[in-house]
Amino acid sequence: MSEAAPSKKATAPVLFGFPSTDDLSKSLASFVLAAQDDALTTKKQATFKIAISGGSLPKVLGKDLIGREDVPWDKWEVFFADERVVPLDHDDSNFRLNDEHLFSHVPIPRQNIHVIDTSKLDDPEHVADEYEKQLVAAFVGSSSIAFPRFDLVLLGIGPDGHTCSLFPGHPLLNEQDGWVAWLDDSPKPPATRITLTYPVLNHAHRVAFVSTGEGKQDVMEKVLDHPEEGLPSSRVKVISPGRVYFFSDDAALGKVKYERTSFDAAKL
Ligand SMILES: O=C1O[C@H](COP(=O)(O)O)[C@@H](O)[C@H](O)[C@H]1O
Repeated sequence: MSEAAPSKKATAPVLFGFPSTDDLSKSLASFVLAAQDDALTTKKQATFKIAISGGSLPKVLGKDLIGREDVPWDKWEVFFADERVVPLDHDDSNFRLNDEHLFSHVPIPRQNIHVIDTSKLDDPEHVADEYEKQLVAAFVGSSSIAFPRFDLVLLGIGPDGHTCSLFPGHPLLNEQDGWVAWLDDSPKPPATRITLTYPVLNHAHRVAFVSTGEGKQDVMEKVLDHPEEGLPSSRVKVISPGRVYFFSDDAALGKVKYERTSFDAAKL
């Protein structure tokens, strides 16, 4: 995975389709490790900075990463693409989901997991500010740009087209300046959430959406074949040479006409 200097253009997304979720998980693990190698070996960064989502993603992600002995887990630095403002041990917590499916199985140092501290349940603005401070501390010195550049952001796609906690028609879709935003009117419970903003997503080196199952057929068709509808997931346009990738199974792609690319880890 090599890159030239950033320009303001976005390149067309790459769609990888897989016969099953198991196949998808294997290739997703290879993709994540290629991004990790790019950061640590090619760019010689001290850490691999990855932001991850909740929902259905952690299970698919953890499946083929857990148990790998060739991963320098101590060099992973993990952030959250979004979080629900609930206690971290709550069933709805994105931290909890990732802990269950990944963190508790691999030796990522605890201080390298940038948990969004949700203890001030009634003050999402404070929660968002504190998370933004964590991002500033982690990214200062790594670049002179106005936004952090994650090596990889892993996102889900809700049936309504939302991604992170960016929902259709919500004013946060227009946020241009902040790194982290909060909302207390999410149409999907829980109502109070913290999310990365579009400019942060769009400055990443790469963003990969993961979407599986028949229940996602309609939304995948809209997102990939009708981006002009402007669903939140279609609005992620990573600045070139960064790129957007979609990892989906055949079940989710049942109605999609967008051209698929065959997955080849060696060519990433
Ligand atoms: O609420 C959320 O939903 C999205 C999509 O979840 P999925 O279960 O349909 O994959 C998820 O990516 C996000 O992190 C979460 O907060």
